[in-house]
Formats: sequence, C-alpha cells, structure tokens
Amino acid sequence: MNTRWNPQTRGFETSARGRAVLADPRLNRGTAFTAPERRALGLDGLIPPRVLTLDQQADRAYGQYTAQPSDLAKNVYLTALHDRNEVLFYRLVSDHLSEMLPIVYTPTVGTAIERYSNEYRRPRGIYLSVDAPEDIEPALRASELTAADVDLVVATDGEAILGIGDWGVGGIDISVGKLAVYTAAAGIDPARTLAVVLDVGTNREQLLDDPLYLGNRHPRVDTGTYDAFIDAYVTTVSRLFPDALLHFEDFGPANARRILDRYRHDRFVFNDDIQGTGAVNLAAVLSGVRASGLPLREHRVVVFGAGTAGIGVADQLRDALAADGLGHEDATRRFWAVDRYGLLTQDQDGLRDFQQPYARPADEVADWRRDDKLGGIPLEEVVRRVRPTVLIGTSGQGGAFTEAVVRAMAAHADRPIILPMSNPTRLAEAVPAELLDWTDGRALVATGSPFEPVTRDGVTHLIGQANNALVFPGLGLGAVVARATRVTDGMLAAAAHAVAAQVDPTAPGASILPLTNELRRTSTAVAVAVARAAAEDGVARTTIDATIEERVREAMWEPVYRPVTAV
Ligand SMILES: NC(=O)C1=CN([C@@H]2O[C@H](COP(=O)(O)OP(=O)(O)OC[C@H]3O[C@@H](n4cnc5c(N)ncnc54)[C@H](O)[C@@H]3O)[C@@H](O)[C@H]2O)C=CC1
Ligand SMILES: CC(=O)C(=O)O
Ligand SMILES: [Mg+2]
Repeated sequence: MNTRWNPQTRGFETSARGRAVLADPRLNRGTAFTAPERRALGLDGLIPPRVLTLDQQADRAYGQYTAQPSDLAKNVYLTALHDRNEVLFYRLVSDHLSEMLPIVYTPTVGTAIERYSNEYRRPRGIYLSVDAPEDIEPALRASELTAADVDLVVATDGEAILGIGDWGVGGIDISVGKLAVYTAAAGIDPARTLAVVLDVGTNREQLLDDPLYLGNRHPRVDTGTYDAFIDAYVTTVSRLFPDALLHFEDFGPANARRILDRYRHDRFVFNDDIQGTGAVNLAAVLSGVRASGLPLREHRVVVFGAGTAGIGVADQLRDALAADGLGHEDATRRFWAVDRYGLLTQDQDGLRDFQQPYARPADEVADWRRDDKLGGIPLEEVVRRVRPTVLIGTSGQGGAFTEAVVRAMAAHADRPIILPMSNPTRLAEAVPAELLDWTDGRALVATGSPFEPVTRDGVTHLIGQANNALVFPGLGLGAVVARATRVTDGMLAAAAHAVAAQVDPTAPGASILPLTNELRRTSTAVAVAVARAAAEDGVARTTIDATIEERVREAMWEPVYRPVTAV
C-alpha cells in the first residue's frame, strides 16, 4: 500500500482501498467522500449513504466537542478526531481557535501529558529511545517521508514540560500540541512535520512506579549518554531531512541552553522556550513601552525564575535595550534576576553559566534584606530596592507575585508592565484581575496561559497571551518560505517587532499583544518579517522581494479536502 502527495495535481494518490483509506487520517474524509470517490476507493457500503459537506461535518463535530464533560475529555475527543480525519480536526480548531487553543495547547495539554499513559489510545509521532539509538534512523524512515518532504520536526525530552516538570514519554503531547498550533496558526502543512519524543528516562518516581507508564522505566541517563543520543538525533534527522527546522521544546535547564548553543551556529535549530519566549516577551515589552510612554532604555527589569525561559527572555530584552542606546554592559545592568534562592549575586554558588551575566555584585546588595529561610534576597526586597518598571514571571510558581510585591512595584511605576508568563494557568505568578486591582488599573498585563478580560471602573482590559505561540508558528512559516538555513537573532527580533506592530496598546484597556483569535494574521506578519530578516542575515536560499507577503499566504496550508485518486 502506498500513498503519496502529488504536488502537480495538489492531491493524494493512493493504492489503499476500503478500510485502509478510512484508517489514514490524511486521506479519510468519512461521510464527505463523494459517490465516485467511494466507488474508486472501495468504500461503498463502509460509510452511511448520505454525503455531507465539510461544513456539515464541522457542525456535527462541534456539537460532539461541546458535549464533552471536561477539558481533558475535550482534549481526548480532539486527539481522536485528529487521528481519524486530519482536515476536519484542523477545520474545527481553526474555526474555534480561541476556544480550542487552551484545549490542544496550554493549559489542558499539561493535563493530557500528566495523564498520557492512562488516556493513551494510539500512537502519534515518533518515539526515540536512548536505549536504542540505532533505531533513530529506521524510526524516522518509517514515517515514509523523504528528504524533500519535511519542513519541521518538533522534539522534546520531556524534562521541563511547561511548568509541570518531568513527564517522560508523555512529553510527546507537547510536540504534537506545538505542531497543531503551527498548522492552525500559520498553516504549516501537517503532512510535512514530525513530532518526536526523545525518551531518555524519567526521574519522576510516580511514573517509574506506575505499571501503565509507557516510557523507559529508568532514571534519566547521565550527561555523556544524553549528549551522544541528542547528537545522534540531530545528525540523523538533519541528514535524512536536510531542509527541516529542528524545534526543541521543554528541555530541562541543564540541557536546553547547552544543546542550543552547540548546534545553533551550524544547524537549522530553534529552542522555543529560549528564543520563541524571548521574542514574545520582547513584543510585550515593546508594546508596553508604547503604552507607558517611557523609552525602552529607561526601563528596569526584574525577571523572576532565571531558568531556560527567564534568561532567554532577559537576553533578547537586554539586546533591545542595548540597541536603544545603552550598549551591552549598561543594558545588562538593568536586569535583576531572581531564582529559587533569591536575587542572583556573584558570590552565589552553583549559578548556571547562562545566569552569570545577570548576577549582581555582592557589595552592591550588601545591605539589602536577606531571608535566611530562602537563603538570599527575596523578590519583594528586590522590587523595593530596584523600583522596576517591568516584572516578568518565568518561575512556574503560582501566586509568587503577591500583593505586597505588586503594590511595591506600582508605588514607583506609572504603568507597571507585569508579565506572569508561567504555564499552565494555575502556575501563573499572578492573575490579571488581582494585578489590575493592586495597581488601580494601571498595570499593563499579559499572561502565558489564557485569561478572560477584566472589567474595572468601566474599562474592560483585554489580556493578551504572552506565549511563544504568537511567535513560533510565523517564525517556522517564514523560515520555510525563505528556505532559511539558520535561525538568527535578527529573525527573532524581527518576529518580536512584527508581533508588537499588530496592536495599538494605547487605548484604555487595550491588550498589549494581539489576541489569539487573530493568530493567523499575526503569524502571517511574523512570517513576512522573519523571511525578510533571513534574507538580510544571508541565511535565505530564495530571493525575498516585494512578493513575499503573497508567497507567505500561498504557502499556508488550509483545512480543505484535497482530491484522493485511486492508483
Ligand atoms: N509564556 C511562554 O511563552 C512560556 C512560558 N514558560 C513558562 O516558564 C516557566 C519556566 O519554564 P522553563 O524556563 O522552561 O523552566 P526552567 O526549569 O528552565 O526554569 C524555571 C526556573 O525557575 C526557578 N524557580 C523554581 N522555583 C522558584 C522559586 N520558588 N522562586 C524563584 N525561582 C524559582 C528554577 O530554579 C529555574 O531556574 C514554566 O511555567 C513555563 O510554562 C516557558 C516557556 C514559554
Ligand atoms: C509555552 C511554553 O513553551 C511553555 O510554557 O513551556
Ligand atoms: Mg515550552
């Protein structure tokens, strides 16, 4: 049995017949198969006689979806639909993007990952095991995709899923969820993508003890074994699919930065938590700066949670402050990074290499209040001393931006920019309604997971989602259209500026980021900006000219049925 996409006819050709057609989610259109198609594909009698349109199917599916009793059940329903009929799945998600994004993505994808081995129905993606590195190539080849067929591979090692930690093989659902967002938000062709989990074990006892756990039942491997496995993955996937962008997701803090730095200069790789998050945060701050009126170079930034995302965020923002006239050194000194033992200071043991640039000299903070239980200078003291204008949360610590912290900040900032970016929802450092209350409606807020608008004093404040989902889909699309060979800092900065340019944050209650129901428009703008930046940085393999916007739109896959020809 053989199925292939014919780019000339823009349709599928398949030797599959009967139930095999219905079992392939790329080909299957269920009750929408027409009478001639049913005859040609051996489907007569296998489907009820009425032929429905995609619109009718989408209506029915929406009814089934809304009847599900919980968010997790909705996620399971959509996963099953995805496995059954890919076009219908994307049609449904695209039609109800704001409603369904929280189900296929944060927060519910977090629950789905925690429940992976219990809710498992059928496989999706590619499962690579550290115990069988020799199987990397055969597993990738089993996708039946050839060198020119793959645009994007999203891989996780499952160690730092959102803010919920190590979930081992269940992490595959974050790769699947990110790909669903790539397609729904930016029209990345789902047939040209692969979701991967790099199963290197898990340190979560609960999983190791669970007889149903589906991943490798051993602790995470040592660094040497890990690095060799990652290298085998990167090398093999780049050889088999030389044009594919390798997206890394939710790696742990000991590995994420190291792996990115190892490959970013000579491979087509992207770490979403470092680079995508950095870009969306920069967009939120640029937009907040417009609303506040205080020039970028005058801002002071506290980052709470100095891990993969937090320092990724700091690095891109630091470069923007530097470019706004401060220079690298002075810009770096505008940052105070707080982690689990309080403010990062140069005399602290155990700082990670990527944290070190932001550690403050010990003598500068010698008289700041320390908290002995914490083992350092707490967030509240940092805020009182620093008087920040921007406060960013990437700690995974729900509620960490307390009333005292926020009021201390608001005492010295007219329009405090406060971004609780941690996911899922329950781990947000603060919720928008409280932030607006504690700041008398002055705070400029965006959050990692979705929140409802907040109305106070007659003003409705729309809450933008400071989530890398505003960046990575368009970044991927722009990189694919430009046929880029690297993801450069220029491409990330261009993405951030493009996102910020989508909104007018100056109106009362306006969101500082584009809303998710406009995600497709945002992704288009990001893709155009990224393609142009790729050309400027000399990493594009096509000419980028005035037609780029049209080319980006044309490249976007739409959820409509394509012809299926029996061969
Ligand atoms: N909105 C967005 O687009 C994104 C949000 N995130 C969120 O950021 C959070 C962190 O993710 P990663 O950076 O990937 O994880 P990570 O594990 O690399 O970093 C978390 C950091 O928080 C620190 N931390 C832990 N407890 C703390 C405490 N009590 N006080 C201060 N710091 C503490 C850890 O030591 C670590 O440095 C997660 O909740 C994740 O969902 C991550 C990526 C994108
Ligand atoms: C959004 C995302 O990438 C995270 O929370 O890890
Ligand atoms: Mg992530």
